[in-house]
Amino acid sequence: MEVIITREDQIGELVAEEIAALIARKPNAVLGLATGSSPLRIYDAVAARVASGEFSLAHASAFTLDEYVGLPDGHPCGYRTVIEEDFVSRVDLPTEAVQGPDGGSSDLDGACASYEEAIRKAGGVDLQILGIGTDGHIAFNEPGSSFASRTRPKTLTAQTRRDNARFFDGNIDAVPVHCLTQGLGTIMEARHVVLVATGEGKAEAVKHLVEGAVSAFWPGTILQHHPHVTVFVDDAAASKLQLADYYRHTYAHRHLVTR
Ligand SMILES: N[C@@H]1[C@@H](O)[C@H](O)[C@@H](COP(=O)(O)O)O[C@@H]1O
Repeated sequence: MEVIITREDQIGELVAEEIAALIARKPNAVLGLATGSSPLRIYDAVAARVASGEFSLAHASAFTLDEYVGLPDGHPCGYRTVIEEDFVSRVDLPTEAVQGPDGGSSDLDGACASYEEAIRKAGGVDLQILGIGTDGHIAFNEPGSSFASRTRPKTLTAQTRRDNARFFDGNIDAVPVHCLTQGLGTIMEARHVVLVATGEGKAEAVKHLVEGAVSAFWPGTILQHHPHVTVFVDDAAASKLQLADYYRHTYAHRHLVTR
């Protein structure tokens, strides 16, 4: 796991560079997209580079991580709508090349199985963007999620519903109780995982993610077992890391080492 502590406004550019390098060697790359506020600067930076002609996502495809269950089609908080507005509509990635789990299906288990199959058929995810919840969840894999889990229906914790109420005009009762989410086992198959966390509210989750014991209680800790993870954090999110100075030093001398 590589930990990069940098200014929040740098993170978007650094991840956009990773994406540009991926597209240069594989124009039909498969991206894993995350919703939430953490990836927004990445999407801004990628949109600017695509607009300037630096690279194109016309041959790429993408899978989203998760979706609420029970929101009507086109609901502004539905992750399909959010990802379309925050990212897809701003780049040349064709809308039909972006898939998400179908939280409106009458057969939720079947929808999850087809989603797994679609990811498999696409050859798996090349670069997965992730945020992290204050309780350490990744996608919607809440504390206690099995490390072997695949895409499935889950129940959201009260804390996640409270955190996400800000997208529902502050009304926690409007936040669905259930969701569909890629499992931890699914996410672990992405070839490169890029996790972004900023702000003091994420410091505890980041401490567990990077330096804590691997535990289903802090689901993101499974990433310690992944061979290629890059964690981008700002000073506030890094404030509880015991080896923060070491990560800064390593990053400053990155050009001298091979991973
Ligand atoms: N399902 C999403 C996660 O994918 C996201 O990482 C998390 C953090 O969101 P934010 O980046 O807005 O803090 O929120 C939601 O629960």
